[in-house]
Amino acid sequence: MLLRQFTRAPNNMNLIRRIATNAILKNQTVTTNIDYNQLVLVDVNDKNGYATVTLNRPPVNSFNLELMMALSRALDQVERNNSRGMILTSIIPNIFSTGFDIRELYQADERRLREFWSVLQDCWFKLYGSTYPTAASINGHNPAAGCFFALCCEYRAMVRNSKLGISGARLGISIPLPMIYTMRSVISTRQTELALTTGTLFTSDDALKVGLIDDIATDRSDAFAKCEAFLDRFKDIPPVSRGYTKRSVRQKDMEEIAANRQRDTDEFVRAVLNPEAQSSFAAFLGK
Ligand SMILES: CCCCC/C=C\C/C=C\C/C=C/C(=O)SCCNC(=O)CCNC(=O)[C@H](O)C(C)(C)COP(=O)(O)OP(=O)(O)OC[C@H]1O[C@@H](n2cnc3c(N)ncnc32)[C@H](O)[C@@H]1OP(=O)(O)O
Repeated sequence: MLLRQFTRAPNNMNLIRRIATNAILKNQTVTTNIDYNQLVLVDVNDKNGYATVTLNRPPVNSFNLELMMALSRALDQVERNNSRGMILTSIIPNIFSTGFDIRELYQADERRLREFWSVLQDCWFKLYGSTYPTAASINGHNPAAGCFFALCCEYRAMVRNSKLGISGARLGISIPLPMIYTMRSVISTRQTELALTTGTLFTSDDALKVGLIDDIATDRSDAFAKCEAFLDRFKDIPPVSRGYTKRSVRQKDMEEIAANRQRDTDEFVRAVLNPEAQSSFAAFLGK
């Protein structure tokens, strides 16, 4: 079934990307012409009830507003379907995601930037606060925002020779609260502080050592199988009480972010529009 979904990978991706890119160049919001179902694929395995949520924005799954919105909708779908568990992964062979699409940040329109961050916060609430079991099958490099979404999950398997981490510090960027809380929920406060203030990108071995990932996989299908095996651990656990306990463990972080949404958004916008950050984006894009 999963295979079917992969072979159904969109032929109209180029068109979607062209519409999005043209509109971004013209500084317009392009949310109406996008086929969100193609940017993030949701497939449910009838046998075990697990949903696979696959990021599908070649060439590198960088997050623009449309991909973020598609992820948000996909998470709604998983919730609505009462899935027994969810595996987050990517369609690209050696890349999970390269984080935010720098074209979304360079010379950004403030209104669109605020919407972008607001949808990211929505995704965080939906994923971090989900009651169903979650796992990330990290099939390749995963710097920055993709790492953040993987850390929202309860389990991570990553293929060898990939890198993972949040490297904002290297670009002179202070890391937003949702990212700090999420990393701190996986590794110690001490290790979170070290990782984020040094902007470390961890090799798979180092990520395993520090606890950012739970297993190293030989390839993408091994990573996926390991995620399924993790979700299987909850097969005989009553889902409602399990979900309630998970929510209780994460409740305090969620309340704090909910109380500070506006401030968090203002800080993000300030960080992105900062001239130093804009110079880094320009350099990245060869402007
Ligand atoms: C940056 C701070 C934002 C400020 C926000 C404030 C607070 C938030 C703080 C932190 C949260 C997270 C922030 C982010 O997510 S920022 C994005 C950071 N990401 C990166 O720095 C990754 C950059 N990419 C890579 O290192 C490599 O692409 C890779 C992952 C190692 C893969 O290498 P590979 O050789 O396989 O591919 P290419 O590098 O050739 O890439 C192919 C193609 O894609 C373009 N591209 C890659 N990444 C991005 C991107 N993030 N945005 C836009 N475009 C991207 C790349 O330029 C190539 O394009 P080309 O036209 O040359 O084919």
